[in-house]
Amino acid sequence: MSNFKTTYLVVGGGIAGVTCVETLAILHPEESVILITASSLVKNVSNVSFFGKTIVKFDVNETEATSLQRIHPNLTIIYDSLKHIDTVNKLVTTDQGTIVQYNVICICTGGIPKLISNANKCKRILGIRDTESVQEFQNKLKLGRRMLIVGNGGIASEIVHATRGIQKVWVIRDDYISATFIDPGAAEFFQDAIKNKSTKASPANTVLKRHIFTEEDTLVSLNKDLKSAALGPDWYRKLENIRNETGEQELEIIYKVEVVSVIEIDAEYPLEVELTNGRKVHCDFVISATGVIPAINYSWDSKPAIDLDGGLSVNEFQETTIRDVFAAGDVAHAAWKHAAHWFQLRLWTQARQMASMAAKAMHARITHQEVLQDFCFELFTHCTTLFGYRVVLLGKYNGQGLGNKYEILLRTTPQLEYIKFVLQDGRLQGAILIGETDLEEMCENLILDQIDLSPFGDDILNPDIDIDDYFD
Ligand SMILES: Cc1cc2nc3c(=O)[nH]c(=O)nc-3n(C[C@H](O)[C@H](O)[C@H](O)COP(=O)(O)OP(=O)(O)OC[C@H]3O[C@@H](n4cnc5c(N)ncnc54)[C@H](O)[C@@H]3O)c2cc1C
Ligand SMILES: NC(=O)C1=CN([C@@H]2O[C@H](COP(=O)(O)OP(=O)(O)OC[C@H]3O[C@@H](n4cnc5c(N)ncnc54)[C@H](OP(=O)(O)O)[C@@H]3O)[C@@H](O)[C@H]2O)C=CC1
Repeated sequence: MSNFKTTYLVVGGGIAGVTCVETLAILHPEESVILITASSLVKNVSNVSFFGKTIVKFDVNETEATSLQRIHPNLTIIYDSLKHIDTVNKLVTTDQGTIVQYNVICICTGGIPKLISNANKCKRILGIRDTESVQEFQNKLKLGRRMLIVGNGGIASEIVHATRGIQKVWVIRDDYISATFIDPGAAEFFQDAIKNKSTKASPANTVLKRHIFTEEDTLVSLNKDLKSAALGPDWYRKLENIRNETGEQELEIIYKVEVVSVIEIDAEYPLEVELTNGRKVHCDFVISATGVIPAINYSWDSKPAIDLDGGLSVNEFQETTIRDVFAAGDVAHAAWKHAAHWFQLRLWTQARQMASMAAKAMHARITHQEVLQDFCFELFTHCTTLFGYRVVLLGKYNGQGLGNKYEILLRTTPQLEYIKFVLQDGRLQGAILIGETDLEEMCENLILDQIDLSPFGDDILNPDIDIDDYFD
């Protein structure tokens, strides 16, 4: 058993933990930092590109934890797991009995996959979180003939897009795909693109539409108005079976259902999955891509407030309800009053932003300075790739929290771009930008500055007008 004493203690070697250490290296290199990480490999960020003040895209890599010692001269790394936190005496104990005394601590223990129920009874139900789980998935893919994918968020969408040579049954409880990130119109855009990979898009196909929400409207009925999008009550049926021409892969999407049970059977396919519509699907294995649970796998002398989502509630400075205990990344629940265009989604970007904020606040506590919340929490931004397209999500991109009183302006060119503006009182509240639209910086400014766009009418998305000129 060994004892350590440190000013700053960071737990977890994911993006949040590493960002916290990196930020402390800049702010307070002369002070001691200890990082407790269970793995010798940690996550870091490279190729950071800014598309605006708050819109950032970067790659995430794995690197040796020891490489962090090059950037922080006073960093000690303990390869172990946090077991207990004594917040009164400011001590933590690890699995192997090491005791660390700290002045301030940042907990960055991330999350674990939230699997469908009964998953613990069956080895053929997998969650995807880390390198090991991906390897297990790869092994299953090599031999599998049919898999069932449950969930409609980032992981399910990526798996459906990326896997080849295996039959896929995608079970979702919504009536359109990828609902965590997009709306029904964008879902149709992606499905058209999947179906018509070989057909070239022509600008003549561009459709521009404005829809004004009324109290009676819903998102699905909105799409009845769209010519190119052609969304109606039955819009998805024609896409329920998508086959590629070589027949090596088959995708079936089953909408508006959940899994009732998964049983192992002695038959050609070893799993029988029963769905809420009564259908039984036979497959080799199930991927449960059904979200994340914050990882709080240690005990406390007195527990801080924990939100209903299982995360440690933190204020705008990332401090939990216990003084000097901070938290960032997937383990944290953003419990402060959010800015009008920001909300929490468990993403790399937010893990990085929260951890950087935590480091600033911890440094301010130690040096008795004031700290302000970082500007990045003014606007939700997410840059990602879905079905091979660049996707930028800004602000209230799906009208989140806007009730029914908002308008949607859409411009879509099949297989090329899908642009959706969410407007309230003539002001931009959010946007979905799919494809190489080059509009992200302008949209960021329009949301942050809340410029009245009503004088521009639908021209704001007219492809023949360079809208950037309006705002020069
Ligand atoms: C398959 C997949 C794809 C994703 N793709 C994207 C994407 O394209 N874009 C995006 O923005 N986000 C993506 N995400 C989400 C993103 O990965 C997370 O939001 C982010 O990594 C969270 O970082 P974190 O540091 O909070 O947690 P983690 O990365 O989970 O790191 C937590 C660390 O803490 C360690 N730990 C846990 N308990 C203890 C303990 N008791 N003691 C010591 N160490 C402990 C863990 O071992 C781990 O190393 C993806 C997630 C998954 C699973
Ligand atoms: N490109 C990107 O940005 C990516 C981001 N990620 C991130 O990684 C994390 C994990 O991804 P993922 O697992 O896809 O999580 P997400 O939170 O993105 O999506 C979970 C999905 O599963 C659904 N779901 C939850 N419980 C059930 C259930 N019992 N039965 C059926 N469906 C269910 C949810 O539906 P409902 O919404 O109705 O609850 C939702 O559609 C997330 O934080 C995600 O943001 C992952 C991959 C790519």
